Amino acid sequence: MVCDGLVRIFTSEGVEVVALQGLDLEVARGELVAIVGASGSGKSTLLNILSGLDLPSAGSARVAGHDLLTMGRAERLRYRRSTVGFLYQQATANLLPYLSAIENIQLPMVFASRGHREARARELLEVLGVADCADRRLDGLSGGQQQRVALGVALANNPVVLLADEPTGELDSRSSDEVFSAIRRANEELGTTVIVVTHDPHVSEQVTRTVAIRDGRTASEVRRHVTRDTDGGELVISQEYAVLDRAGRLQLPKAFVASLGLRDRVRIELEGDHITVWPEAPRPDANERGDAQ
Ligand SMILES: Nc1ncnc2c1ncn2[C@@H]1O[C@H](COP(=O)(O)OP(=O)(O)OP(=O)(O)O)[C@@H](O)[C@H]1O
Repeated sequence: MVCDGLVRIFTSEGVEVVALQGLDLEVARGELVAIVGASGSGKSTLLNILSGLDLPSAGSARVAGHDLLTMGRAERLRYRRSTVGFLYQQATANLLPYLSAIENIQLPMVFASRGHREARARELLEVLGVADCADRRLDGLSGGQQQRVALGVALANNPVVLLADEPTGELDSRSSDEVFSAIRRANEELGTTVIVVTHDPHVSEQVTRTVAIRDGRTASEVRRHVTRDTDGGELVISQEYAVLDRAGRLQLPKAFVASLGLRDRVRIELEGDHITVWPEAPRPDANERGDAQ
């Protein structure tokens, strides 16, 4: 999945709102990525575009071989039915209350004319840890179980990409863990690429890559990997990266800017294998003070 210079401008009552202003994002097949960002930073706008519901004003977006800007109606319908799955904050958005869990999961397969529906639905319920809920309707399920069945609905047609918008936003921490574990299993066992928008630190701390969006652009990324410490214990290494766009623009993390009181213009210098950044008026002792790099 590649987004390049994605722009989305909304016009409401004559006022233009730039929700995305040149957003670049690449997600490899099989990756699980969390997207974080303040309210209004453009996360839902991005997911709506990726789900094929909304069209960007400029830029390009390709998902699993589909060009989201140029695809016609028939391709868009196929894309929305089979290439992407969507999980909402409210499980009920994916579920019909008068159908059982297993019937709900079979429904998207009916629309896509797929065979072996019951076997596939049972397999999904198993992977998502809710096999015992197969014959229960919505009102017989807990919030976490409802969301896992909703995940089964999103995965029914074996999408390449799962898009999840705050999937644990309405759940207590135990249910939130269960739902996120089910999302991880879908990623690991079914190979589904997952893009999950979240405010939940429980979720963003468990993924190997978290992308932060600020003012409609990807601003920074945190990558995590697990290694062993000298006693053989597990050690999570987390490293923050700023995103460099194709024009060479870099957004410094807010905390770095505030900590050094950077504004308007900074002094930069190439130092062999790294670049140093100083506040505009260099202090005589700047070199000894742990400058931002
Ligand atoms: N249909 C619309 N018409 C006008 N403005 C819109 C529309 N949709 C989004 N916006 C504006 O675009 C900006 C980005 O909104 P978006 O919903 O993508 O942010 P978000 O990061 O998902 O926020 P939240 O975390 O609150 O859901 C906001 O300023 C919002 O007001």
